[in-house]
Amino acid sequence: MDRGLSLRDVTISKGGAPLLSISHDVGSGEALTLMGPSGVGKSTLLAFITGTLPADFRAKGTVWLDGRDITQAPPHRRRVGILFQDDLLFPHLSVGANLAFGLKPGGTAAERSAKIAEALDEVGLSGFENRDPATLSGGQKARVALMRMLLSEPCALLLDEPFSRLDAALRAQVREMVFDRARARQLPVLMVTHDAEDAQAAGGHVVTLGAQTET
Ligand SMILES: Nc1ncnc2c1ncn2[C@@H]1O[C@H](COP(=O)(O)OP(=O)(O)OP(=O)(O)O)[C@@H](O)[C@H]1O
Repeated sequence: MDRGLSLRDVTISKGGAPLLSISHDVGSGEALTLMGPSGVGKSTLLAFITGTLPADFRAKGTVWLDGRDITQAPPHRRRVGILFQDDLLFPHLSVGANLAFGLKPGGTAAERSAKIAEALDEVGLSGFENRDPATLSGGQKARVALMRMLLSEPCALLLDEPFSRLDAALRAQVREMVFDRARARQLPVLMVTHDAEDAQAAGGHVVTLGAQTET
């Protein structure tokens, strides 16, 4: 597969004991949902993909992204974006300065400001550059966190239970926005969740780790 994310014969063990095995392709604009009991290794798999596997673990197999084998690449070269449930904005920085953290280096100050303005506009927050994150609603904060991640121009999006702290109404709204933006960029999405509605909203395949079943 040239485009998208591909996990090939990935096995992860901890202290010599096998934790998980998976082989799966997630094409551009497609989604794969990982479910399964707590402790089965879902977040650990995401850490392997981002290149941040803790030292206690050993992994075999390869990760391909848009035709590149990124298994040995340093984390900042992988072009994998990740959103966590506790993805907080830096409280001491304005919304615009938070977004600037996502931007790749380079470009003039005017170009960087234009990219930030465009990102805010994309999620209905035009003119929010100078706002203090403490004055934003939960949904607005989630939008800024999403755009901070997307400004780094990732080639794949990983989601580690990013909606689980939001109440039901907000959860549906933020979830829709995340999948919408990912589809607009034709990104492959790999989501970890315990929530059946999240899985349904993502569409695509569901892999239940630890249960050897796939739907
Ligand atoms: N940094 C770490 N160092 C050592 N062991 C860890 C580390 N992080 C997690 N573990 C252990 O590795 C195993 C897999 O954890 P992981 O967080 O990947 O599971 P999970 O399936 O994502 O669970 P949950 O659904 O509860 O988030 C667990 O036994 C956990 O205790």
